[in-house]
Amino acid sequence: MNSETDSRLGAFFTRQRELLAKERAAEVERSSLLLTNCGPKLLEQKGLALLGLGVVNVNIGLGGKTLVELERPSAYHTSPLFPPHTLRTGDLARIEANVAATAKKPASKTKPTAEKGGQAEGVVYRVTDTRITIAVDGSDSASEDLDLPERVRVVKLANSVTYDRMDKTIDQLERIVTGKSDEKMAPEKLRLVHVLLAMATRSVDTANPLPNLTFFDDSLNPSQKDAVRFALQATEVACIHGPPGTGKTHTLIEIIRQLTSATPSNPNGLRVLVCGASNLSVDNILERLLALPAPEKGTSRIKVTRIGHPARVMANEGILDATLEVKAGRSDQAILAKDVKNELETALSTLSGKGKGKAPRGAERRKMWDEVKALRKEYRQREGGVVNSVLAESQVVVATCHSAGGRQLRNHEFDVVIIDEATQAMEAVCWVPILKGRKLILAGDPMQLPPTVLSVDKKAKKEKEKAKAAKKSEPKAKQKKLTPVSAPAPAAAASEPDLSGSDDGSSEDDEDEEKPQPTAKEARPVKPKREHVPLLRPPKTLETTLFDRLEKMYGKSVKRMLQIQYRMHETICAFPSVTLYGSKLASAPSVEKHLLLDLPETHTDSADDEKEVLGTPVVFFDTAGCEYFERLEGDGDEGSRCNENEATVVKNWVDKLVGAGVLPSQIAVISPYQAQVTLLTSLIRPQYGPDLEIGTVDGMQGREKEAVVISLVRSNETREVGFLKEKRRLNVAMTRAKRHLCIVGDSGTVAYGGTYLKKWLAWLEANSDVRIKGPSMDASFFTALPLAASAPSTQPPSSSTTQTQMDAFTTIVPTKVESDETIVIVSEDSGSGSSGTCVVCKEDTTTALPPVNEDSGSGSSGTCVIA
Ligand SMILES: Nc1ncnc2c1ncn2[C@@H]1O[C@H](COP(=O)(O)OP(=O)(O)OP(=O)(O)O)[C@@H](O)[C@H]1O
Repeated sequence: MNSETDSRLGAFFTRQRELLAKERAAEVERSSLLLTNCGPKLLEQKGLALLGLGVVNVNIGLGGKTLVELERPSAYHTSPLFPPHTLRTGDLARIEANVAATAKKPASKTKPTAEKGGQAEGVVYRVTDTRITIAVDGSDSASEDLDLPERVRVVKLANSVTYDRMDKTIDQLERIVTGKSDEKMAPEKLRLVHVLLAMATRSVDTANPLPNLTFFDDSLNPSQKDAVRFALQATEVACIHGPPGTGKTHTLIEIIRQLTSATPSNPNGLRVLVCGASNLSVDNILERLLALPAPEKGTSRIKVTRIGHPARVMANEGILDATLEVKAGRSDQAILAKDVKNELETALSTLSGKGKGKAPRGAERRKMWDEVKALRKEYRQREGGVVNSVLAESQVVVATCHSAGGRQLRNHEFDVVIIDEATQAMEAVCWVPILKGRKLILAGDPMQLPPTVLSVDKKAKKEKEKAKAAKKSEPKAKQKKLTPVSAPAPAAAASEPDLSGSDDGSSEDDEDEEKPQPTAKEARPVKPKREHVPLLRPPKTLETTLFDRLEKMYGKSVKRMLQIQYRMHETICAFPSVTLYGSKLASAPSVEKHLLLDLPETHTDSADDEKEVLGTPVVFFDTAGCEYFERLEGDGDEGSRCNENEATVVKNWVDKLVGAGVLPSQIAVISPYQAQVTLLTSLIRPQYGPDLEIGTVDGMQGREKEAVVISLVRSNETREVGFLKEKRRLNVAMTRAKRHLCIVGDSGTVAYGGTYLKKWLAWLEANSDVRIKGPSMDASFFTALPLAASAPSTQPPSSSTTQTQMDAFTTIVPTKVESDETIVIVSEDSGSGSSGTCVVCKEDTTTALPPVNEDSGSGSSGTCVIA
């Protein structure tokens, strides 16, 4: 290793550690702030606690863990259903007495001790709508004595276990690359590490394009087949870029089938570790693997084992049979351990007061705990052998990146590691499984949300924004001077791959959207092609994923993009395709024209409804001028925002959709703001129940629905849009809908939120059915009136997203009309009232306006206040 490589590696590891430490501190701070400052009721409202629970069962799980099952007893609750909460499998949680605490009661920061009793810490093991199971590690003496009171609550805690594992992995990685590791690594494993850290270049593997590859699933489209070939022939690493609905999972399943099938040189096929950022992502793959058709004679089903507990057992009971726990329980050797397990469970039930008779106290209790300890040790020993033999037989092991670092996989190695949703996982956690493999396949979409990072350096961000603004305002000549035409590029930059022609845009947010293209004169002279040397750069934030880093390091050659999407109507797909996927995202013929009216359940009473409700792929309810102002929930800038009036519009549209036969289960309502989600839930859930999903944009990533209604929330006089402007969040929001996308928002605020939002609104104005409303109108409806048409121009809107449209958007409000004046917008179209041109006439605010008749067939009119 030369000294430059040394120092780059050093800087990389130091930065990773710094960022992880900051993130850990931010998570602990947030969690202890909440726990200290919020009463239990508020914690429950924030989704961080479940109150008034009772223990229904105590069992023994894998690793001798005590599984405490909790429910809402009917004595305290009218419904057994939990309220909305954020407790998920793998989260750290505390079970504590459900005493009526005062709001500011400080929470204990230290671990509960056996002496304290009444509480225990553990990991959320399983959650359903009515039951939560916490796995308490019996080896942790602090959580050992389950002397729980009758009424308890579960509180989510800061998860330090994840950070411990990431820190350890970074340490291990550093030892490996600096030759200080005791572990003897196979050369291919070491090579993979070197390639990922730019200590060696990727092997050129395009020489063998696998022309004769026979696909298990021949219905794969050409870009999927290309990605499969690409991943199979890569020697060290391959990235698969899957924009929304493009069959990323479909493609990964084919890759897994190819990898695990027998070849003359490998009669057992390869061993694959399939990981994902979340339990949901890995369960999705597991479910698809289990659903594969029975293989042909002479071949057997892929042997798959899931480590950890699936997040969605309800959807597919078969998933449970694939878990290590169930498999280990069924094996012959497991029978030996079963007696010990039964004995353990009986003792624990007695101790927790769930068994026969009263729970023992004092010396008797201590004696019984000693017995439990001994039994647990014996159980673990017997079980260890069973687990190893189940895993050794498995061709595919499925786990989250984090759980791949657990005790069960300690001595297991794999030929290939696949990480799905790699663009949602921090780089450090990806290294947990990577260190177990010889080859890596990453799948994800850098244009969707990155991993959630709490510790975003606000100061640095502000400085960056300032610098950008200053740069923008600099005279052009000065900017040119900084990058002289004839100056030789610095060595590092010269060796970087050219990403300017990237097929998918930049993964940076927003402001760098519209980079001016250099003119022919300004363009740099063509450089002679040099051999590309990848450089390792320390990440700026934890949002920089391994996928992003590899793309920057190796350019387009490290990835293949899937190009046909099977989800969205072509109108819904158009904007993201053009702006984020280099216009390469095409719609499959099966979905390009599909609309709600094609669903068998839908029906309408009138032709107008058919067109306006079921026959429109994109609707935009523009509340500009309505003074539907947002409200800040909580303290200071950190609070979440909601918008009551906007929520009413959303509810009205949902009513309209359901009235037209769309099933609640086919609809999702999403908003970037948690406070709005809570508000919408209180408004919509009582009528439609949990089938109609209401959630944050972040929570909907990876999901799809026939109809999606987005509430943008932001509406204020200062035109602030906050994190709404992040284009990856917007991309996720606008790509969840299959047949119908409805946006409710205030263009008067939102259109000023950065380039990407501006473009989107201009696009909506030109391509969607825009509905606007005036204060004198019935709040349940907006007039169907294209906003573009409200401009004095009589030109029909064009379909491309251009500056002209943005200009048209800004002329929607005629500049001569003064603030607070009322105008009447009258559609001159004699048809449905939704597609004609219109005139704008200034009117006296005191003049009474005739009621609006939407079904008059003579067009529609309404009033609006100019903000
Ligand atoms: N080649 C294909 N032919 C027909 N349908 C396909 C094909 N590939 C994928 N699909 C369909 O497209 C839909 C999306 O596929 P899949 O869930 O694999 O996509 P994804 O990229 O993993 O989705 P997400 O955007 O949620 O990550 C599924 O209904 C799948 O059946």
